[in-house]
Amino acid sequence: MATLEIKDLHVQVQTEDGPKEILKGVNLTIRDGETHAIMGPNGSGKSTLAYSIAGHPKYEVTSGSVTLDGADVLAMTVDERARAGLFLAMQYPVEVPGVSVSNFLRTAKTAIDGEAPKLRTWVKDVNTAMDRVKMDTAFATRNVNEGFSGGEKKRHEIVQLELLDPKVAVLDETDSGLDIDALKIVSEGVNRFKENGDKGVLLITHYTRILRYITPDFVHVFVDGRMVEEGGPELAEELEANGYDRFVSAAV
Ligand SMILES: Nc1ncnc2c1ncn2[C@@H]1O[C@H](COP(=O)(O)OP(=O)(O)OP(=O)(O)O)[C@@H](O)[C@H]1O
Repeated sequence: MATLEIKDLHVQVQTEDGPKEILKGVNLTIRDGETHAIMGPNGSGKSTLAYSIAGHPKYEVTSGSVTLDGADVLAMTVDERARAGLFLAMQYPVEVPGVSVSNFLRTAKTAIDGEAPKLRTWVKDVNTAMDRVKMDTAFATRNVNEGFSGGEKKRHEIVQLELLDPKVAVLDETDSGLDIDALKIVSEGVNRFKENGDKGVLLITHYTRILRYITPDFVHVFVDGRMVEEGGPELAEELEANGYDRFVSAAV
């Protein structure tokens, strides 16, 4: 069971001209089994929300709260957030030179579980997870994301999701740059994660395409640092047809 609750979250970043507020009072509750999609114009603060939940030091929370099953997420270090069950698939997964995929996954799993996974089952689990997203197992010996294509990076995120098995997954534009087959493969990975009905998913996306494979329970429109509308999957179709105009003009 997992409930992620975000209340009146305000976040700023430091710029050359001083602090700039990006999140201006975000409210969102994700209960177990729920998938929430966030859609919004470029620069509205969607990735900032994802990074703030994950604890990126660049984003300074000035007020509001984030709790996971009642525990204060904002008081936790990045590691503690991961151990508590939060997972972030980044819009731009970073390269980690000198660290192989296999070492990275094992280290992450060990850190999250508090003990090293049993070697024999672990190798099998990694191979199965890679196989499911049609990633050649040769990737296990390559350095994390180094020279990976955009789509390979996103598949690798899904491998991590499957192996680390968090309570709540925040997926920031996991669909961007995916070809048609890869989009299906990645969506199937997310749906497998959701399968038992006890996981929360926050899906940040620009396109309704992925929402045809991963059905959201709620769609939120995000404009200028806050949620301005909430609806069901039909809201995504409306956005696709009409764009953000009516929300943007209402927000200014
Ligand atoms: N260090 C910084 N200095 C100035 N502005 C910043 C800084 N970091 C973030 N921003 C601004 O914060 C805003 C929100 O950025 P964010 O990446 O969260 O938007 P987004 O909704 O995810 O956009 P996209 O859909 O294009 O990915 C942008 O206008 C961005 O330029």
